[in-house]
Amino acid sequence: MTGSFNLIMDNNHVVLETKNLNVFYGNFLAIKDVNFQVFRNQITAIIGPSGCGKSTLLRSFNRMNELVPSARSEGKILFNGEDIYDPTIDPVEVRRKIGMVFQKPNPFPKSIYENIAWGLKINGFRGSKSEMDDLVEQALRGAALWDEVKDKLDQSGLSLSGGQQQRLCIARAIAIKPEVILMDEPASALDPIATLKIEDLMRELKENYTIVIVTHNMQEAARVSDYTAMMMLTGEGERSGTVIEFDRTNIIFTRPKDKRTEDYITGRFG
Ligand SMILES: Nc1ncnc2c1ncn2[C@@H]1O[C@H](COP(=O)(O)OP(=O)(O)OP(=O)(O)O)[C@@H](O)[C@H]1O
Repeated sequence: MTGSFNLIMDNNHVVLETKNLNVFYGNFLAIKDVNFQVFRNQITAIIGPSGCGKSTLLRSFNRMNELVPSARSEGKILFNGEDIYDPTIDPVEVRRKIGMVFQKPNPFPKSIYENIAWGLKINGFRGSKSEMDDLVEQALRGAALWDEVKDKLDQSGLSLSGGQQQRLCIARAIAIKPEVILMDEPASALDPIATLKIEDLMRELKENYTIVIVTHNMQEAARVSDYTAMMMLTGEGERSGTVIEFDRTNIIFTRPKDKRTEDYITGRFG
């Protein structure tokens, strides 16, 4: 069964919603008939075994997938009720409102300051140097990095530790004030302490942003997310993935409805 979830949801505002979403790479149907929702100011985790399409789904939310030449999608993705694949919608604008943080921290080979300022400039910032200084500080504070870097803003972003680099990438993402931040395994390259810092930061960020995170780490999904979408291949011998269950995280982790979800989170499955 593929999923359509009539969640009687908590009066939360739906920010993103997929309707019968299929994504292909060439002729290969990577994700099939995905229906689920992302709620405002909540953290939604996407979990599931390797290759079931978690990153494909995540990258669909801000049209990053179409940068892959063979990728094509069917169905709808609504962002605040508007179809992001409508021909009148500018993908650059979608990516401004729905930012992304990747698995491996990828600061630009520029100063810490410029890592933030650059995104603001290409997004049309025309203010003074002191206004820019304020925005850079705000973004670094927002990513819980300011105190660690305020005395070395002109040093290269690449001189920071892995965890700091990832927070710099989060600062870069929030500087342009997106509504949603997509995170593809943001802590998987980090040690446990840096991971906990990123998780604390996510809890702070959800006051102002909506977060969707792909993670392989069940404990992380359980600790940090409010909702969880469980993805799986659709069946025996099938290579297409779909969301098989979507619910509040505490329900997914304590009383999932689908046996496959239970098997996966208890480690009985891949
Ligand atoms: N650029 C691409 N071209 C062709 N096939 C792709 C491409 N990217 C992903 N796929 C295929 O689509 C399917 C889903 O991949 P995806 O990376 O979305 O899964 P995932 O659940 O995020 O995996 P993992 O947990 O291993 O990162 C896989 O079968 C993968 O081989």
